[in-house]
Amino acid sequence: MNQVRIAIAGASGRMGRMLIEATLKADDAVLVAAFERPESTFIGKDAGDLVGSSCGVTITSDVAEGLAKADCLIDFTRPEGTLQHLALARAAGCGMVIGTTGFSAEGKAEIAAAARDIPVVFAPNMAVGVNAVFKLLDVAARILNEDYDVEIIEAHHRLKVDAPSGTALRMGEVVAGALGRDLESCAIYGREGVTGERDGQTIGFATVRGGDIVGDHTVLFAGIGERIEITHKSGSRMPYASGSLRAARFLAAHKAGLFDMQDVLGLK
Ligand SMILES: NC(=O)C1=CN([C@@H]2O[C@H](COP(=O)(O)OP(=O)(O)OC[C@H]3O[C@@H](n4cnc5c(N)ncnc54)[C@H](OP(=O)(O)O)[C@@H]3O)[C@@H](O)[C@H]2O)C=CC1
Ligand SMILES: O=C(O)C1=N[C@H](C(=O)O)C[C@H](O)C1
Repeated sequence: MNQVRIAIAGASGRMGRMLIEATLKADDAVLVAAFERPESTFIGKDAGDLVGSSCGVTITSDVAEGLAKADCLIDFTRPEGTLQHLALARAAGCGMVIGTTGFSAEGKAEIAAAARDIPVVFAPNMAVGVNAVFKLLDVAARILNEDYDVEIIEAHHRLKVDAPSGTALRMGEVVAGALGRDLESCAIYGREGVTGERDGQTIGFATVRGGDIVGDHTVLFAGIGERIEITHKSGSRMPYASGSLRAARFLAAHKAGLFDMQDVLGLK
């Protein structure tokens, strides 16, 4: 069996550790490199020690050298880090799975440009369940159409730095697309003061941050006399890591191109 050679950026982060654990457990993937910033206290440590089982891969900040050994870089860091890694992956001809959220339009354009040369899976949520929900939302929005007000509510842990979550924004894009609207012009990000009555064409977002909530998302379709709520709740980060490995295996069959988890799961 050909094992996919995996490099992981942000190795000591919440997702980095989960990805190390998932990779070390997988039969068809092998961890070949793990990256942190030069100033990180984890540089020089064994990546496996982060999850309680040494594996002989030393955490380094030399991304270019590490990528020379890898088929795929899995990156869950911050937009600025991901874009630096993307340039190095492009130079090395290494595929990339990008889970980082919070990109500007320019950042997304850089990812699309790099994907002309290398294969990239870029998705705000790698969990199979969430990707099933994206499909359910498309169906629900088409059936309910214009008669229901759409509100998207998300909750995450206190350490999350971007809002709304990438997943909530994608949910908004799916619903807006199904209703023939443009999310950029119909989104309302929070309300305060005398807001006036609700405009039926808008899609509202509400963000909750607290404690160790892994990630909850609800899309509420509020009509007259009834409400439909479609909810996904994450109890662990492992589904994000397993989905990322699935994406890495998918990329092994592609030379270049920009994909998301709907492509990986065959849902398009
Ligand atoms: N698509 C999906 O399925 C999911 C996406 N995410 C997204 O993944 C990202 C990471 O989440 P999470 O693991 O919780 O975050 P953490 O803060 O726990 O980890 C981030 C890691 O990236 C490193 N890092 C931060 N900035 C840079 C940089 N500029 N260059 C290189 N490395 C950097 C951090 O190092 P240091 O400690 O030195 O700062 C840390 O190791 C977020 O954008 C989050 O929204 C999260 C879960 C699922
Ligand atoms: O930061 C997180 O934790 C998560 N981020 C992603 C997002 O912004 O949608 C995915 C998941 O919700 C966890």
